[in-house]
Amino acid sequence: MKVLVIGAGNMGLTYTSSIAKSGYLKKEDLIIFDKSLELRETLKKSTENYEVYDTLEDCLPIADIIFLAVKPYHNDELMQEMRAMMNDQQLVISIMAGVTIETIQNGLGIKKVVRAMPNLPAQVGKGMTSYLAAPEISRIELWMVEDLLNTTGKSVRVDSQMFIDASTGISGSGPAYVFYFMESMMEAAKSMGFSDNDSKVLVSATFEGAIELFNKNKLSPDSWMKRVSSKGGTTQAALDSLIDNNVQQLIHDAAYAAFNRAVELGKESTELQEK
Ligand SMILES: NC(=O)C1=CN([C@@H]2O[C@H](COP(=O)(O)OP(=O)(O)OC[C@H]3O[C@@H](n4cnc5c(N)ncnc54)[C@H](O)[C@@H]3O)[C@@H](O)[C@H]2O)C=CC1
Ligand SMILES: O=C(O)[C@@H]1CCC=N1
Repeated sequence: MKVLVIGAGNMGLTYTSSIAKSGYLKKEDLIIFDKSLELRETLKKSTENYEVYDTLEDCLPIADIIFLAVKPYHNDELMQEMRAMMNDQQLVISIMAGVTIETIQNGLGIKKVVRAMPNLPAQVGKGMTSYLAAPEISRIELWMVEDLLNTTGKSVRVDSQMFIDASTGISGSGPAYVFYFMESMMEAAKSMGFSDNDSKVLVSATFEGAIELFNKNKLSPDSWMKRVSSKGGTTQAALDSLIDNNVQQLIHDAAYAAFNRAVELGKESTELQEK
């Protein structure tokens, strides 16, 4: 079985590297295509020794499973290039935000499409991926897809594309919200007089410790908050400030903004195809 990754950026390379490390495929069965000549040359020289192809014509017809890892706005042009070379046994896994299974099926003239939404921690094997497969995909094919997705971390199968868009707003874009929170805490630490490095260590260790506690048992975040807080103490002062400023609602709105944007991206790509 040959797996082709189209688009060797952040996510495409993450999959390539995770699949390579997993030993799931023979080296020559994991192949890459990116339209950037510069990137292809860099990849060819890298110590990873990836199988990089210069043209779609050379790699697409020999691929059994194809990852689409380009930006949603590059998808239409890419699918037009791919369409004539596709056969109906090929299985496509798209990780593009918003772009629907139907858009890909229509664009490529095939039925076997999986839509997945991973996230960036996949780079360190701690990814969270939601996915949905078209009904034309067999159980055995689904197992292979799950194996490939799980090389980057955990996955959850959802039963409608709405949940792929929704998980884009939670886990797909979510790492950026966490980084935003970290940056805000680091800024506060620096304004209190800590050095850049100390600010980083204070914040990073706090996140790491809190996550480890949270994963330790079934206690809710609220229960953990209560364990940190003393009545009339410092944590309560901070939590009161967060509550007064409605930060929970702001985070809720941010997640919905990403969810809604995913839905919009899907509509934009369908409209582009219909033109
Ligand atoms: N970055 C993230 O955290 C996440 C990204 N995604 C999705 O993954 C997809 C890729 O995102 P990134 O890896 O961040 O983008 P990126 O910009 O790092 O990589 C995209 C790559 O696609 C290549 N490309 C563009 N058009 C092409 C074509 N016609 N043929 C071959 N290669 C082409 C570009 O040269 C580039 O190397 C997006 O659709 C995004 O929605 C999904 C979950 C998380
Ligand atoms: O920002 C984006 O559109 C992509 C999808 C999820 C994370 N990054």
